[in-house]
Amino acid sequence: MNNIELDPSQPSTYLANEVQTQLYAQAGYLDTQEYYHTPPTFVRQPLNYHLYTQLPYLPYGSASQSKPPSHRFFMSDTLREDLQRRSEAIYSLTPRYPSNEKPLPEELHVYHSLVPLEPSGPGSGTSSPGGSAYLASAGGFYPHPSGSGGGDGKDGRDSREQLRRKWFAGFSSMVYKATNREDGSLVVLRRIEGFRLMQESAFGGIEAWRKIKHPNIVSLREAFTTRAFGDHSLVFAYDYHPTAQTLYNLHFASDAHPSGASRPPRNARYGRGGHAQRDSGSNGSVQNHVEESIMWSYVIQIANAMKEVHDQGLALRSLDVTKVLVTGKNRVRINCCGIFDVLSYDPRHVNIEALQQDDLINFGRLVFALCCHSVAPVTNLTKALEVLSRHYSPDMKNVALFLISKPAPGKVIDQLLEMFGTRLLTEMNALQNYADQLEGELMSELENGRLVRLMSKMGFINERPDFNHELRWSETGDRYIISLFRDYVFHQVDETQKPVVNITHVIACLNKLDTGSDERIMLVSRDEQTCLVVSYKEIKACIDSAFSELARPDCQGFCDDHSCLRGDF
Ligand SMILES: Nc1ncnc2c1ncn2[C@@H]1O[C@H](COP(=O)(O)OP(=O)(O)OP(=O)(O)O)[C@@H](O)[C@H]1O
Repeated sequence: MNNIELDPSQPSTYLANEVQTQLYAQAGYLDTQEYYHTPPTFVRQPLNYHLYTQLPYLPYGSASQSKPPSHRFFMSDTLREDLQRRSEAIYSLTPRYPSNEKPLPEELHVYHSLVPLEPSGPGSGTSSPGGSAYLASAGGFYPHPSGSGGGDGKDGRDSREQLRRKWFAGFSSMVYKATNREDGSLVVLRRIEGFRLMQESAFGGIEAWRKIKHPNIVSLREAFTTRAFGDHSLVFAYDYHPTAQTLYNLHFASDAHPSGASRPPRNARYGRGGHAQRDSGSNGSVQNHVEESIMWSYVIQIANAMKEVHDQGLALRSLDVTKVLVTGKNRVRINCCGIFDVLSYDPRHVNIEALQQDDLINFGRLVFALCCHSVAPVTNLTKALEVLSRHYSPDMKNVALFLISKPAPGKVIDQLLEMFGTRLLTEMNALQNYADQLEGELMSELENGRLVRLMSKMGFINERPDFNHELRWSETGDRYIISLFRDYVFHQVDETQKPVVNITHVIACLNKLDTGSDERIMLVSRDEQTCLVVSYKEIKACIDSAFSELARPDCQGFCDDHSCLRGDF
């Protein structure tokens, strides 16, 4: 090393690279002639000598590797956008809707920071009394008593108000996001306004619902009464699923839900296509319908949830396009479970078999609604089946017919599961493919947490104004090497003095640092008066020693679990 002379007229990086190249050339790694012909700003080494993921070599520009190598360290843009939207929803404290409500209580039971998830005020909630609009009929299926509608896709939006009326036995409801003060978790609080609980025993069923943990059911956490809103309200706390939308919002609302919630674009975001297709019906009108593969996914997931609930001796009682939430890739979760058990509590007249039969019929209505793109109740079965058959297979038609058929002793959820046959395998394949896809995305981010820790350590050390009464602590001793290394990683310039902004270089350097590679690099000071040749292993030791000097006295909250004291920060 000593025989290499420094030329002060050359930029430091160039010198560093020149020296480094000579070192590599001496070690037989490089063809120096070729190197001098087109000098790169630094030499990349393959990362195959450490324990972390070795990515397959794919030449940049080939069909299978159309992104620059650094992109392989990050998840895809679509997934990132989706997760960022969720993160934004989690942290947002600003209501998305103008509210004409009185100020919300600052604290409610163990919850605080209430944010409405839907607009408030007349006409926006479930205010009109009227109870359930769906009544039993003596016929072969359950028509709607109003006699209107035929599932032909024309009157879906008009019927939205009718649909609202039946909800929560005529009581208005409001939905808020809130934070649990005890564990910081987010919940959705559904407030049933103006409901006076007459018997405490009405809460008896809540415990059974709390025990149900199912991937297709929004978990109920607790229920309580409150006067914090200035009335008698009943509140149900559920798990919060950021950016969740109802099936209604997703498939029926045009640009906005009647309640004001906006809808994301319908086009394909994931492998199996979007949520709905648009095409021209035979009469030339534009119709929306959910893709058959997505319909099967919905049907199978809802049936799965219903099986769990019925097996526990409960009934959903709330199955409807406005009470099924969709998150991520066609994942559905049944919402509002347990509410009717409290609202319509009557221990003398509870007939769980009848309620479970109602669940199946409500399921049938939901299938017709989605397939025919109409929330209008099915009053003309022939017409509805005709619309359904236009877009869906006979199997889907059979499922819809089975569900909407009148109650019978053999009509149980297990029978529906048998009808699915190999469709279950298709759903399983889709789930496993999606899991593979997500694992692949996760792999690309695997190293990033580790590198952030490393950069945090360097950030704690570099440029620290003073420490332990030492005014130039960060520029002296071992810390000087760390600051030179920081320049080597982040502040290199090329031979024309242009900044080298190459994240692949940063990642390669940090990986070598993290593993303590024996590879040696030349560090040159900014005034080019000092030149040090050190190995990554030595730099790593400097960082560890400087960081433990900072962290050990009392930890000072650099880490949550004192892992910095254990040296694994
Ligand atoms: N558990 C939850 N997690 C996240 N968001 C939720 C949750 N429950 C409801 N939401 C959001 O709150 C909004 C309002 O929910 P709600 O069940 O009242 O739907 P709605 O379509 O407005 O029905 P309704 O006509 O009965 O008011 C939904 O559109 C959904 O975006």
